[in-house]
Amino acid sequence: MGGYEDVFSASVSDRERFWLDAAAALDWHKAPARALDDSRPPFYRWFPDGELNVCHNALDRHVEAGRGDQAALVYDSPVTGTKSVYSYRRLRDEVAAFAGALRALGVGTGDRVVIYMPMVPEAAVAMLACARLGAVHSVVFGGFAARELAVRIDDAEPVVVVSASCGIEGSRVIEYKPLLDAAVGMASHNPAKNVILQRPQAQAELGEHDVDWASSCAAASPADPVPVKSTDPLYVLYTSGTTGKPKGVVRDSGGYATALTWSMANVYDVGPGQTLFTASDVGWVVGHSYIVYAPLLAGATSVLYEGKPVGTPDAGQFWRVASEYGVRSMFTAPTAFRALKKEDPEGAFTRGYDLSKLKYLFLAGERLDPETYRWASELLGIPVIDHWWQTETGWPIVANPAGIELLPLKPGSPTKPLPGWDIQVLDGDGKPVPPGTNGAIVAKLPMPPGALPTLWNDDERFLSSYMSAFEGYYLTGDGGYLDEDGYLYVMGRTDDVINVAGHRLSTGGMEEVLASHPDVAECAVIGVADQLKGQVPRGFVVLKSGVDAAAEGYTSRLQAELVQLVRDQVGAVASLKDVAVVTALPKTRSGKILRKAMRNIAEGTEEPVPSTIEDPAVLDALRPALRKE
Ligand SMILES: CCC(=O)SCCNC(=O)CCNC(=O)[C@H](O)C(C)(C)COP(=O)(O)OP(=O)(O)OC[C@H]1O[C@@H](n2cnc3c(N)ncnc32)[C@H](O)[C@@H]1OP(=O)(O)O
Repeated sequence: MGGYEDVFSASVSDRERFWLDAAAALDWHKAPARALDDSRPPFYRWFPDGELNVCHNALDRHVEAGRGDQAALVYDSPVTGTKSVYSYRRLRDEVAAFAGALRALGVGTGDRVVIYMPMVPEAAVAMLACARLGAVHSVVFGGFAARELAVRIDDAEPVVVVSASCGIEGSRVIEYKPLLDAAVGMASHNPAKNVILQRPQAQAELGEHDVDWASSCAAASPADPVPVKSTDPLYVLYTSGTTGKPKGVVRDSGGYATALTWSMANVYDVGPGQTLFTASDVGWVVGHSYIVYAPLLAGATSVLYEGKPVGTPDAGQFWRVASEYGVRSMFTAPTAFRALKKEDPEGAFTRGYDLSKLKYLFLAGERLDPETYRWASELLGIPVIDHWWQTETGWPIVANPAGIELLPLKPGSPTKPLPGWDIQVLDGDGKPVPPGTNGAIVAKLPMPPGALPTLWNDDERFLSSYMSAFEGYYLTGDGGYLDEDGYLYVMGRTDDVINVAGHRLSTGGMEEVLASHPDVAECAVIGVADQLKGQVPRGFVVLKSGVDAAAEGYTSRLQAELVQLVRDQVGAVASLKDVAVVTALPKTRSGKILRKAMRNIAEGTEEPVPSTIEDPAVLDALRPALRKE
C-alpha cells in the first residue's frame, strides 16, 4: 500500500475494486459481487447482493479465529468503583443470551428496539444482540428528557424498549425508569415490553409491561446470528435537525461494517489486540461507531468508560485508563480537553501514569480550537488528530489518516478528505469557490459505504434536508473552506443546529419549548461561543400583551420557569441557562428572525446587518441584552 495520495487515487480510479477489497476483510454469508448500486440516485446502496451478520463479524468471527480469550470490552466506571473485562467469548455468550431474551419477547428481523441506557456494558450487549437478530436498534442518549424519548419511540415504533434502573452523573443517581414511564405515557406507540437492567445504585419498580434483564437472560436460550442483506438497516440514530422533530439517520449493515473496519486500520491505526479508548457515550454516533462496532469488528479492545474527564473524581482519570489498559489511540471531543485544561492547566495529573503506549489522540464532534490543540499536543507529545464527521456519515469524512501516513498537521484543520469522499466548497449558486473562500461544504455523490442511505420512514425529508440544495451533492450543513493544499477548515453550521459540549442540538426544538409557555408570544434561541462548551444556547422571549412584566419578581420567576421547561422537555444537556425578556425580535421584511445578526452581536463580531431587515431600531434596542451590558 502506498501513501495517502496513492490510496486516495485508488479509491477514485476504481471505486468498485477499492470497496470490494475493503469488504473482503469481513465474513459474508453471501459475498457481494458488486460494490455500489447507483441505479436510483440519490438513494445509493452498498454491496446490494451481499448478506452478512454484523454481530457475527464483531464477536463470533474472532472467537472462531482463536481469540476468544482476548479482551473485547473493558468496562471502567469510576462513578461506581467497578471494572470488568469482557473477553470476546464472554461478550459473545452474553450477547447471544440477551438476543435469545429479545427473541422470546417477540423481537425478530427488521423489528425495532429502543435502547435508553447509561454507559454500562449492557448497552453494548443490547445493541449487538439486536444486530445478532437482524433487529434494528435505536439508542437514545441518556441525557435526553422523557419528551425527546417519546418522540423517538413514536417514530421508531419499537417492539421492546431496553433501559436501566438508573444512570450516574458524577455523584448524582439519575433514575431512568420514571423517565421511561413518562415517555411511554406520552408516546402514541406502545412497546410490548420494557427490559430493565437493575443497578445496585437504584432499584426500579417493575410493572406489568416490564421484564427484568437478568431473569430474562437466565430464562432464554442463546440465539445464533441471523444473516441479513447488506442493505438492511442495522440501526436508526436520531439527530437534531432545524426543527424539534429529530431526523432518524438510517445505517445499513454491510456498507457500515466495511467502512468502520477500513477506518480502524487506516485512520485510527488500531489493529487486532490493540486498544481504543473512546470517551463519549453510546447514545452518540461516536459511541456507536468507535466504542461498540469498529473496535470489535477490528478484533481490538474497546474501553467503555462511565465517568467524566474531570470530577469523577479527578482530572487524572483519562490518563489512568490510558495507562491501565495500554491504550494505543484515544478519541474524545475537544470539550473534554477544554475541561481538563481548565481543571489541570499544567497537566499535573498525567504524572505517575505510564502513557508510553498512547500513540495518538483523536478529537471530533465539534470544532477543535487551536489553543486546545496546542495544549493537548504539548502535554502529550503525540499527534493530536482533529477529524471531522457527522451522525449522518457514520465515520470520518476528513482526517489525518494515521494508519496510512501522517500528513503534516495544520492547527484548525482536520486535514484532508479520506478515500471515498469528494469534498467541495460551493457558493450559493452551486459553483466551487476558490481556495481560502468560505462556502457550503458538500460531498459529491455517491458518498462512500457507511454514510446514510436515507432517513427512517422519510425519504422526502432525506431529499429536502440533504440532497436538494445542490443537485448531485450531499449538503453537510457545515460551512468552511479548503486551502491551497486541499486541507479543509470547518468553521461552523450554516443552519440552526448548534453544538453544545459536542452535543448536537436544535435551536428550533428549544424555541418550540419556550414558545409553549403561556406568557411567551415569540422567541429566538441562538448558539453563542463559549470557552468551555464551544457553544451555549441563549434564549430571547417577547411576552404576550397583557402580561404584567413589571410585577415584582416576575422576570426572574419566568426566566427560571423557562430554563426548567427546556431542561424537563429537551434534557439537561441543552444547557440553556440564560433567557432574556425583550420587547421585540429583529426580523426581515418577510418575517424571518435574524438569528445570525443576533449571534454576531452577542459574540462581538459585528458584521453588516442584512439589507432585508424590517426595522434596524429593533436590533439596536436588543444590543445591550445580546452583549449582556
Ligand atoms: C463526530 C460525530 C459526533 O459529533 S457524535 C457526538 C460526539 N459528542 C460527544 O462525544 C459528547 C462529548 N461531550 C461530553 O462527553 C461531555 O459534554 C463532557 C465533556 C464529558 C462534559 O460532561 P458534563 O460535565 O456532564 O457536561 P454536559 O454539557 O455534557 O452536560 C450538561 C448537563 O447534562 C447532564 N448530562 C450529561 N450527560 C447526561 C446523561 N447521560 N444523563 C443525564 N444527564 C446528563 C450533565 O450532568 C449536566 O447537568 P447539569 O446541568 O450540570 O445539572
